[in-house]
Amino acid sequence: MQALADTELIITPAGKIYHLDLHPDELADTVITVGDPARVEAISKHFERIESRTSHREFVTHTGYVGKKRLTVLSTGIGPDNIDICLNELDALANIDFKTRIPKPHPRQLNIIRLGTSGALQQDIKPGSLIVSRYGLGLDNLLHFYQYQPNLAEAELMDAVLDMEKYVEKFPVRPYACEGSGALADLLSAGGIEQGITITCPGFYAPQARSLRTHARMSIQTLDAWSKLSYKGVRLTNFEMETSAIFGLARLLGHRAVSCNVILGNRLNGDFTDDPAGIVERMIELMLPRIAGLE
Ligand SMILES: O=P(O)(O)O[C@H]1O[C@H](CO)[C@@H](O)[C@H]1O
Ligand SMILES: O=c1cc[nH]c(=O)[nH]1
Repeated sequence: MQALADTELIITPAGKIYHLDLHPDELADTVITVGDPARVEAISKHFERIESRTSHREFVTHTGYVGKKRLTVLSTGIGPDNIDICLNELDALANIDFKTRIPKPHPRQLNIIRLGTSGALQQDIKPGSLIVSRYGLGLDNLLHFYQYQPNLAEAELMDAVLDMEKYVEKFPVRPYACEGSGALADLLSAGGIEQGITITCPGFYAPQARSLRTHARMSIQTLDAWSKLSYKGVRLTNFEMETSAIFGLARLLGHRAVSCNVILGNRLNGDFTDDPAGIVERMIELMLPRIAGLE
């Protein structure tokens, strides 16, 4: 196999991957991703020992230990375009030899676990609730640039979308469906946390039906109509800005991925939490032991 060109795989003079500014040794097999760089510290403050701390642009990374479990926490910043960078660079750190610039013969499988925030798309989902995404429905365009073969569940979910669109307003762009890891979803949702379908949006305002001084094409009524979507008993639950891109790229690269989001606000009834920091902290305290217990 030919070595990857200098413009294809960009390694800094210090031997680190270009955007994340990490050396391959600084990556654990289990990676928690968050949007907000400040959330990295909110998670790593629970570590017993921190091995490395790196910060470059919006990408803050801490690697350390909870018990015997080595974990990396990485902030991706906001949006699916950043996920393109983060997932490709995490995989390069794990699976490309930086000296020869050739992919290693036996790829390492990472667990990629997003702990994020989100808006609810069902009347009964209250701020402070946790949702574990079983599927991502991407309204962004990222996966359209990759050669991606949908699996059976993804194809059937897209059929459910087409069926729903016979009766309600169509999605403004053709979505793509990506399945997360069922095993990781079951682990994180233990104790009755709902598994759902999560829409990933390419923006926070009009793509999530918000109009400040512009006019979004979609309204709250549109979101309400879409909330009828379900697949095999899993209903549309929430939206945010990273999950489907993480699921799609993780599957293409042979990694396992899951996404758990705490609900900040309910977009259908207008409820918003009065304690955003507190509910994020509660998600971290509940999820970190489950992640640290991962085989
Ligand atoms: O809180 P994080 O993880 O950033 O997640 C959500 O918050 C951001 C928007 O405010 C988007 O990144 C969205 O996905
Ligand atoms: O409504 C919300 C809340 C958090 N993050 C989002 O993307 N949307």
